[in-house]
Amino acid sequence: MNALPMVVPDPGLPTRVRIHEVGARDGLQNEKTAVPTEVKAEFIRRLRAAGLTTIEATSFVHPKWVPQLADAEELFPQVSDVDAELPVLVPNQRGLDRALALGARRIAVFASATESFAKANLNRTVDESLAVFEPVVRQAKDAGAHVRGYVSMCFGDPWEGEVPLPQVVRVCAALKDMGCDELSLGDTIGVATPSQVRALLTLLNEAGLPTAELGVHFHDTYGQALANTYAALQHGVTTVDASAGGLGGCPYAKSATGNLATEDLVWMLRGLGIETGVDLEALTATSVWMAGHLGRPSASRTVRALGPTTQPDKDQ
Ligand SMILES: CC(C)(COP(=O)([O-])OP(=O)([O-])OC[C@H]1O[C@@H](n2cnc3c(N)ncnc32)[C@H](O)[C@@H]1OP(=O)([O-])[O-])[C@@H](O)C(=O)NCCC(=O)NCCSC(=O)C[C@@](C)(O)CC(=O)[O-]
Repeated sequence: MNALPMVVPDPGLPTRVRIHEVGARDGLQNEKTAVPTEVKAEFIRRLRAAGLTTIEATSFVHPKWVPQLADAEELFPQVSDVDAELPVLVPNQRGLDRALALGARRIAVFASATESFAKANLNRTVDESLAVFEPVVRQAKDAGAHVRGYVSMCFGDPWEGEVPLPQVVRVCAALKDMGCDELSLGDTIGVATPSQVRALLTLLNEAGLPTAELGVHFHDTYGQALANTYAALQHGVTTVDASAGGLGGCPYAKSATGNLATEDLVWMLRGLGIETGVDLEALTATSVWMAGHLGRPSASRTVRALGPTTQPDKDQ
């Protein structure tokens, strides 16, 4: 076990960050092999035991579109006793009905800043998908649910290249106007750099979206996820999405690689003296355990540094 980072608080940064853990959803939706439902449930329990309190559980999407999460109906009841917020993704009315029927109380709709990804991911134009979300968000709110609105491709898009920031602001404002409680700004293919992050956050504030309602969701394709997170923290963001072990990607965006690894995030935040409530050793052990089930080592640098050097096996 390596030495822990020296804690040197930065007075310009928040004192606490809420980690929105996406490993069980964003992480596992992209795995080639289907992970058994019981393993997913155990993964969620271990994440909670490691101190995570917001753990995205699954998606109520069309099972043919994301077969890896086709067991949502089986999984959700197995984890609904876990003492954590358990958001689930819903793409439309059918998804919301399925989620509410099982007692889900945190819903996430997912929009795109670009037409190409809206079509690839939701089979709709941007405006058509927003029209689908409007009654979904209203009904979820009427049912007492908390609603998150994801916006994908906030910085770059594999088909359209660099994304004009006003285009992102328009979609964010539409989701906010519908009643979303928080937004998550997705760098789906991991191309953003810190100055772009700062520019988008500033534009969103100018458009009337407060930083307190904005979360960030970085993929680490070009190794920028931590730098981008740091820029967001400097802007006052306190909700950061991350995926245990750096699992992840999007099946409908081929150049999307893994998410920012939760362990790498916790290592940086711990060194900055920022509270997360996460036990890094327990989380690392969880990712090593999951890597054993997936049959390959974790992508997280921190897991590799702190975890066993040999390939994990399933009995760990
Ligand atoms: C939205 C659809 C369904 C449109 O897909 P579609 O084919 O246009 O669906 P439709 O509305 O035409 O309906 C066709 C059939 O599907 C059924 N159906 C319709 N909806 C559902 C549902 N919810 N659950 C179960 N069944 C459903 C519906 O009932 C109907 O059945 P039929 O009448 O023919 O028997 C499809 O495109 C879809 O499921 N897309 C999901 C894609 C996805 O999950 N992508 C990954 C998540 S996004 C992401 O990872 C990015 C993020 C969030 O992490 C942030 C970032 O990094 O940027």
